[in-house]
Amino acid sequence: MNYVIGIDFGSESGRAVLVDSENGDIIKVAEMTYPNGVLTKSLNGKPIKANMVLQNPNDYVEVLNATIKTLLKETKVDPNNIKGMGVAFTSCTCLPVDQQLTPLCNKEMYVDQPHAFAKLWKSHSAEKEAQFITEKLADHPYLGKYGGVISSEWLLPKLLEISNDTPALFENMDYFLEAGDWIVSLLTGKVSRSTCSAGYKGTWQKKDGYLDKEILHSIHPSLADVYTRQLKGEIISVGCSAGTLTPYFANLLGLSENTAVGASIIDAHAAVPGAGIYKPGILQIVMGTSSCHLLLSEQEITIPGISGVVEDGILPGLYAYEAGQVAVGDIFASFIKNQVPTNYIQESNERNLTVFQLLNEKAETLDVGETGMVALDWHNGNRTPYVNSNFSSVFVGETLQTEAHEKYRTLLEATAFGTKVIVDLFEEKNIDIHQIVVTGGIPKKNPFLMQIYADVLQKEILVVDHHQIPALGAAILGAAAAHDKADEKYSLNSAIQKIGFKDYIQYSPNKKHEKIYNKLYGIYRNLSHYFSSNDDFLTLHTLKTGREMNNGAKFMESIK
Ligand SMILES: Nc1ncnc2c1ncn2[C@@H]1O[C@H](COP(=O)(O)OP(=O)(O)O)[C@@H](O)[C@H]1O
Ligand SMILES: O=C(CO)[C@@H](O)[C@@H](O)COP(=O)(O)O
Repeated sequence: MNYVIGIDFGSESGRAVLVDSENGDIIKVAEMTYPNGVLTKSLNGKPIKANMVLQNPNDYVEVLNATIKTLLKETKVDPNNIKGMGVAFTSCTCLPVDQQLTPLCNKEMYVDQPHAFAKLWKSHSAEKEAQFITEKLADHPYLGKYGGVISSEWLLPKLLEISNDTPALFENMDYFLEAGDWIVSLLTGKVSRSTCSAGYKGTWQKKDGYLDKEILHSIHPSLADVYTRQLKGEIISVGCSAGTLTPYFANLLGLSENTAVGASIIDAHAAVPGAGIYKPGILQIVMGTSSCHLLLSEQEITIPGISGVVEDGILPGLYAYEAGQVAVGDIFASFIKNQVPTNYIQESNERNLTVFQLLNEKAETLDVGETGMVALDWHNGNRTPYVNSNFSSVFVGETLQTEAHEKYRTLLEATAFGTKVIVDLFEEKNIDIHQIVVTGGIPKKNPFLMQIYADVLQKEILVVDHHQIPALGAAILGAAAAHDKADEKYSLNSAIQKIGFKDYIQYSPNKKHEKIYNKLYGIYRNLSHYFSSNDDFLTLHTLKTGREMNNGAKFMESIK
């Protein structure tokens, strides 16, 4: 029997899966929380910059080592039968390293220097740099490929921030790497970057490569040579082999030196192969605290507010789009925490139900439209299409008789309408979406919500009934890497069909609800148009938070 390993590095923990490469059975899962956790306030007792989120990169190697050892110990499989491994990582999580790939934070002189550590994807301390780069790229064709905004989460702003804050460290690093690429480079002993991480987070495009030297120089002279210095490294397509294990790592992990290592992939994107998707036209939604939407297509078009469109970004030979809703589960959690009255909490306790279960039970008794309400799902701003973190929510239709479960249902519907906006953006540009596959923490927990999505979108929804889909996606890349070049006929597509998850729970659209949901969606769109262009409304949020309108918003205003 042959096996592959997939490792999924999340924000707080990492997990490895051992998978039968013949049929995709997940034989064993091993998980571990990062020992040093997520550092948001201080490093070694000293405060760090506002909005900076750090991690100790040694934790990633510890998790890699411990989880793989657990897989081997508990299954007793012959390491020689483990043919490949793949790495999925949250992104853009990145770190500076030296020539030997040692993180700079391991050097005596940098143990207290925050910029020498890994910055987690949600580190937003490079906002000033991101806004500056977005302004500089205002007329550049790449900006449209990234929805009009370069995010503070991405590689260039994070690198420019280091150049601005600690020029000596900027000069001292040999590489600035995505953590997923770092792990793959360590494992194989050669520096590589994947088309996925470089494409979505490093402003790399297959046809024209990186941003050119002149534009980089105009952003900051220190950046002019970054792609031959700090950001150098061979770009390898997702689905290809980055090499085999070095003797050191084979020995450390207890694996064979012949184990192939696939090019890395971003965790959300790994859910596409993990969920068995290899064809265009199937929208994958990873639904949790927020939603990430991924779609394969043969065409490249410009869509406002998308996080990126990248050729070979998820599968070789296809364009892959990423779009997003900044809050989904977060909206429900905040409603339950702040707005559900005590009699609901009491009832849920007495009946041994979660508050979600009680609210669902009550909300399900209502007919479509019976709440008499529509809301905007903008509690944490809007990503696609407006890219504006200053937007906030609106409820219309509330009366003296409105009850909590009616508001809850209205919020569930609002998130479905937010997804419909994204689906419509693609369909209006003739990008086909014939099916929707949902993964992530929410879908299995809330069948009622899934039926609302099917009815609002009037499309079949397939829910993937497993927790480890990104890790399974990574394992698929390991399987494809093991066959890369060895067997011309074995493609990533074959690996997905063989190993990708196949057990779906299906939700079919109820035609009866189409008309009334279209009516409610029309109201949602009208509210969106009105409130996205109403300065007084935006002022409310800026008054409350003291924040200025962000650059993304200014960009979208300028192209209206
Ligand atoms: N039954 C439920 N219905 C809808 N949302 C839920 C339910 N239970 C938990 N959630 C939401 O799921 C979110 C967490 O999703 P999960 O995928 O586990 O996390 P993450 O997005 O951090 O990976 C929380 O925002 C929570 O409010
Ligand atoms: O930014 C992306 C995808 O582009 C993700 O890696 C990021 O949202 C992290 O998600 P998780 O916290 O790993 O669920």
